[in-house]
Amino acid sequence: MSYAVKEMFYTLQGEGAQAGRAAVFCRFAGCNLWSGREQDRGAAVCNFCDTDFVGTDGQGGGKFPTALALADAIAAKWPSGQPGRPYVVCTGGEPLLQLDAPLIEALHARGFEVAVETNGTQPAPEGLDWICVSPKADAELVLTRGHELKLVYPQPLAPPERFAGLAFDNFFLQPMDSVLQKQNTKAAVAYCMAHPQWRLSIQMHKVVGID
Ligand SMILES: C[S@@+](CC[C@H](N)C(=O)[O-])C[C@H]1O[C@@H](n2cnc3c(N)ncnc32)[C@H](O)[C@@H]1O
Ligand SMILES: Nc1nc2[nH]cc(C(=O)O)c2c(=O)[nH]1
Ligand code: SF4
Ligand SMILES: [Mg+2]
Repeated sequence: MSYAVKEMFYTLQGEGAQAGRAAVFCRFAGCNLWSGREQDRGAAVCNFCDTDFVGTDGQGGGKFPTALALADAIAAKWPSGQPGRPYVVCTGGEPLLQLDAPLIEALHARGFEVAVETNGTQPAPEGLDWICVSPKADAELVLTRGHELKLVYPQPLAPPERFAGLAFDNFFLQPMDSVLQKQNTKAAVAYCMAHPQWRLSIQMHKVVGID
C-alpha cells in the first residue's frame, strides 16, 4: 500500500496529555468528513477544521510507495544520538484512512512510539501506542476506547456528557479556534471547573508560534 502525506515536520506536540513532548508529525492527506475545499466547508460533516490536508505539497510531504519508505522518512526527522524514545504523531486529515499495521510495525522497528490523532470514525489497526480520539458532532463514533478523548468545545450537538462514560484514560476539552476563540476558551474553562473529570487542552503550538 502507498501513502499520501501532506506534510511531515519535527515539533512539539501542542495538544492534550502529551503536550510539550518532542514529536515528528506525519500529516496524512485527505479526510472522510470534509473535502478540504473552502467552498465545501459549510456542507461538510466537520466544518471547523483548522488544517490544510489537501494534496502532498507541504514541507516533507509526498507519496511514499511503501511502509518502509515512509518509516525511513519519519525516522530521518528525529535527532540522532539522544536518549528517550522517538515519538511520531500520525495526524491529518484522517490518518486512519491510511495508517496500517505494516507502517506501525516499520515504525516500531525503528524504535518509535506511535501516536494517532483521529476523528474516531474508523477502526484502529493493532499496535498503536497512543490513541487520541476527537469526536465530531455529526459523525458516528466507532472508536470508543483509547488513551485520550479530546473534544473540541463547544459543539452544541456533541456535549461532553455524551462521551464522559467512554473507556478513555484522559478527557480533554479543547476550545474551538474560530472568531469566538476567547469566548470558547472561557466556556471550556468553566466546564472543566464544574466537571473535574475534564481537563483543558489549549493548542500550545499556536501560542508559542511553532508548527
Ligand atoms: C486537524 S485534526 C486531524 C486529526 C483527525 N482528523 C481529528 O479530527 O482528530 C487534529 C486535531 O485538531 C482538532 N481541531 C481541528 N480544528 C480545530 C479548531 N478549529 N479548533 C480546535 N481544535 C481543532 C481536531 O479535533 C483534532 O483533535
Ligand atoms: N504542534 C502541533 N501539535 C499538534 N497536535 C495535534 C495537531 C494536529 O494537527 O493534529 C498538531 C499540530 O498541527 N501541531
Ligand atoms: S475530521 Fe479532523 S481533519 Fe477532518 S475536517 Fe475534521 S478536524 Fe479536519
Ligand atoms: Mg493542527
